Amino acid sequence: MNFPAGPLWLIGCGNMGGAMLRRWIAAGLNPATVTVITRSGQGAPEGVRSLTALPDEEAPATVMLALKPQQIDAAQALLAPMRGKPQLLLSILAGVDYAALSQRFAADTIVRAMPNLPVAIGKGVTSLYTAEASEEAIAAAEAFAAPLGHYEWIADEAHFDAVTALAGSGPGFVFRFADALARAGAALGLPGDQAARLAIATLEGSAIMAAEADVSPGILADRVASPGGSTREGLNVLDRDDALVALLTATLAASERRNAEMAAAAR
Ligand SMILES: NC(=O)C1=CN([C@@H]2O[C@H](COP(=O)(O)OP(=O)(O)OC[C@H]3O[C@@H](n4cnc5c(N)ncnc54)[C@H](O)[C@@H]3O)[C@@H](O)[C@H]2O)C=CC1
Ligand SMILES: O=C(O)[C@@H]1CCC=N1
Repeated sequence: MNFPAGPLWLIGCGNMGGAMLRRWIAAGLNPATVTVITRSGQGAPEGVRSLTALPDEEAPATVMLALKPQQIDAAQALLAPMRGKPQLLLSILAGVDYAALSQRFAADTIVRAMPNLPVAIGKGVTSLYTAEASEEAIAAAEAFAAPLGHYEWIADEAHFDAVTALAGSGPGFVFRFADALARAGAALGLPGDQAARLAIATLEGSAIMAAEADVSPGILADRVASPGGSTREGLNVLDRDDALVALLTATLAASERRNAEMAAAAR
């Protein structure tokens, strides 16, 4: 899939915008077609034009908002003098909803995108939402999403905050789990560095296996647990009163709530 023709402007280029842009360039996007506009003038990959103010030029084909949701007013002020409007405006701002975006920004099509950090290695998850878009705009959004890894359209925007909690924030929770697994191993007496290596390699193999399996992770877990064996004893701890499910439900609910708060603040 080719990238859409025409320039791409990124407003903000920190952890997430930078990860996406680096992946796009690795996948063949010509850096000479990209302009990054940040407050600091820092963080743009090599070969990309880096500015701290809007250039006095016609609107590009694509604009991506990649600054913090709390900086939406600054983004609006920055883009207000833009001549014309982009064909596609992508926003990765957590929480900020389609209505708030369309009130603030002019574009032929606006698409909310919620990536996650593994987009940096082409193994990310990107959820997409738009209220109305031509086939051409959908294809353009998908052309940006495809090199980042798995992507899917979310039919109902009401689910977007939950999707953001599960997949957008998800790597943060998984990294924390990896760390906890390693610390638990160390608590049993393993050297810390060895426990960390074993934990990450175990997560890597298990995630790849789950992704390729034709059965659910629940069934795979049962396959690890020999009857009367040691895995079952461990699973009994996680399963008692649905402890792990309850913990993750509370985790996602807290994230989802924060997304809703950020959405309200941006309205
Ligand atoms: N970090 C993550 O894993 C994910 C982040 N997001 C979303 O991505 C967005 C950015 O998050 P991060 O990259 O983590 O933040 P960050 O703090 O690393 O990057 C923010 C960027 O915005 C720039 N910026 C700040 N004020 C500006 C202004 N007035 N004009 C132009 N540029 C300005 C900064 O220079 C920086 O390049 C947020 O809206 C967040 O919700 C979405 C999914 C995952
Ligand atoms: O923490 C945040 O607000 C963003 C949303 C998804 C991941 N990071």
